[in-house]
Amino acid sequence: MTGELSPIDKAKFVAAKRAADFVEDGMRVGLGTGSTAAWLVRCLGEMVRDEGLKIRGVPTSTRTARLARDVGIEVISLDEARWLDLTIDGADEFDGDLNLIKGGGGALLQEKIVATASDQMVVIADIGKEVETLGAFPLPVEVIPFGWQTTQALIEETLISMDVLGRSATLRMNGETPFITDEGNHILDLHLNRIGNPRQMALVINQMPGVVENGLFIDICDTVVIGYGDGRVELRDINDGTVEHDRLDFVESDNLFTDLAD
Ligand SMILES: O=C(CO)[C@H](O)[C@H](O)COP(=O)(O)O
Repeated sequence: MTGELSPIDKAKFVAAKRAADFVEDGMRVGLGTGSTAAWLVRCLGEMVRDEGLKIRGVPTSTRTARLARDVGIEVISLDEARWLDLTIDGADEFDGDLNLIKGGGGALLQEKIVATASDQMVVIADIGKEVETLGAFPLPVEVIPFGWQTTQALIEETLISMDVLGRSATLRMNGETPFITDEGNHILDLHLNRIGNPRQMALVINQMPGVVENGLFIDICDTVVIGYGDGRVELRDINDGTVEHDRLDFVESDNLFTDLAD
């Protein structure tokens, strides 16, 4: 089964597998959304099953909640947890300051609430997600459905006044109909190419009526665990500036690969 995985999937897997080491008995853990976070949930499920790890997970989407329950993780709501020890999640882009673009999977609102309510946020990503400047990945913005076209026009006008490179905001679709988030909202994807000042951009966007939240995560992520297709892993911590290198063995994880293929 291992041979059928692409190098990117292997990179995502090793990042997730290494990040699972951050999870300790008794922790309340925020569980991210997306394909990399799904690997993490599977790894944690294996640790619950085989090692008796006791954790309570707060999922950031209905998809993740379903997977977490399927693999045997106890799921609680954020209001039950109130505060989390750790959140582990994927990202669409990260820069040298560990600022992020998230929301490619449409779960940015819950992801930001959960990460912000955590003592520590660990991002797991394949090396392809690292960028010098954020913005090549379209920036997701969650907007309420009421008057979304007016909100879109307001965002576009503001981007023009800010003189940013790309200026179009497109409604995310799910086939023929607009994509609907877990909170019943829409997503506008902002095609910016380059976000010179992500902190300012995040503040400006969130001030607009109709906008619920944007996918820029500024000063939220503490550590990034970067996976490579050959099993190498690099850990960077923004707080103490440490960089650590590791390598993971694919063979020991054959069960997980088999599970995913099933
Ligand atoms: O922000 C997210 C979902 O809203 C994901 O973490 C992000 O899109 C990365 O996804 P993947 O791990 O599948 O590449």
